[in-house]
Amino acid sequence: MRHDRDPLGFVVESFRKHGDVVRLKLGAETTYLVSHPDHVRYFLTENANNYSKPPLVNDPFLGNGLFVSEGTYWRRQRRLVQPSFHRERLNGLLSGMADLIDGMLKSWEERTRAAQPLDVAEEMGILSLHMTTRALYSEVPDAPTTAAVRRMMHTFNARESLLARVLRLERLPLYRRKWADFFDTQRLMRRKAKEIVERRREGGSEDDIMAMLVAARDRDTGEAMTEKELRDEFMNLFSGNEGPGAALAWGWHLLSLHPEIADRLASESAAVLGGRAPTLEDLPRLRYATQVFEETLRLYPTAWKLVRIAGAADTLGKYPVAPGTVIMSISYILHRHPEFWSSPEVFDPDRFAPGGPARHKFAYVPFGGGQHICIANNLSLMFGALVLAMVSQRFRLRGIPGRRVDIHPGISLLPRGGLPMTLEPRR
Ligand code: HEM
Repeated sequence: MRHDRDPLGFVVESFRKHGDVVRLKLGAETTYLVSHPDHVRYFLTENANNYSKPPLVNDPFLGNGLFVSEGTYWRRQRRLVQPSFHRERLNGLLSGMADLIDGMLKSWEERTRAAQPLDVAEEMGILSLHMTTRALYSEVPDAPTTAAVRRMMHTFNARESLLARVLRLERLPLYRRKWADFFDTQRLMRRKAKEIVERRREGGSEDDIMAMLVAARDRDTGEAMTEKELRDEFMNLFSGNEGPGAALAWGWHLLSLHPEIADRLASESAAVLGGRAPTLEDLPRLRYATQVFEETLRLYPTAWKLVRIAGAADTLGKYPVAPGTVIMSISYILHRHPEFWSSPEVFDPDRFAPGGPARHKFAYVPFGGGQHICIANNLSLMFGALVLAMVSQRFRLRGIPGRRVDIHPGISLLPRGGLPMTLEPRR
């Protein structure tokens, strides 16, 4: 099954051969692969209520939170959680983020002395995990927990294979140990959610997302979230931890292929930061770093597909949609669509410069669009720019000569087998 072996290659080829709307039969399901931004706008915004996310409600790990819910429940939860991600709130997270990045850079300095390549994808994954937990509940997991969560994320990503899912390979002895570890870590994180919810409900001085969620009240009913709702939202937000790290890994890969862009980024950091840690005032001046991150998310949108299920019968453009049809839009294709991007394969952060070329809003959807747009989009953009700026002040990252970097399209789009790179201090 080509789709199973190489899901990204399969959809890219289907688009190339058949164009903007392709009808696929994947197992028993009819799936429309949709690659025209007008169609994407239609199912994400114009008739969004007819297109719901695939059912995952009450997944043992996620419970019923923002990622998986729909309808009235989702709407209420989104209203309650949204204020924790307002811009003023994010500003308060900046110095914590800068501390974490600085800690990583110090450890890199020691490790570069050993001149060993570093798995930069893993480093970014860990940093991104720590940024997320710190924003969520003001803590950074210890080393064994960090390692367990990273193993869990790797297992999660490997599971995306349709065949593995259909055969439920996790039941086989060979896989059992890996999956036992996976479920242990899920339970560990759910215990953490319980502990944090209980502590925040008792009160305290923490000023994190969980403290805000405990204090949030529904504007219509005045009700607070129940303990279960709080635990579920904790798990849903926690599960977003990989996104920024995966994008940053691709950023370093692209920069290693384009030293002139890496140098321009380093010059901006030197001019704006001059070797010190960033402050809030610096953020708008790290414009090029933001552009590099945005352009990276164009070429490698880590959340690479948007999937919806049609409720009632409908038409999408001129195509009839039966109830239950799966609508799948691949951001990787949209972001490289030759009708909507000039030289789409070229890494060019100036596309995102102020006053840069106009574009179709739904030809660029790294954070999705419409009502379900990523709640952490601004937080991720801020973090991405800070990491790029702070790291490039201190290091140049180089790929390993002759080593190919392939894409692993799991839950996130990741460099297959990690991303070993060497670090060279910048003088
Ligand atoms: C570069 C980093 C990230 C990318 C590219 C990304 C991408 C996305 C995308 C594409 C969606 C929409 C999915 C859909 O419509 O089917 C989404 C939703 C979501 N993301 Fe992110 N995300 C990132 C970081 C994060 C982080 C760090 C968190 C948590 C702190 C997070 C939490 C969420 C949640 C809760 C939703 C569901 C929103 C809703 O349906 O109301 N994301 N994300």
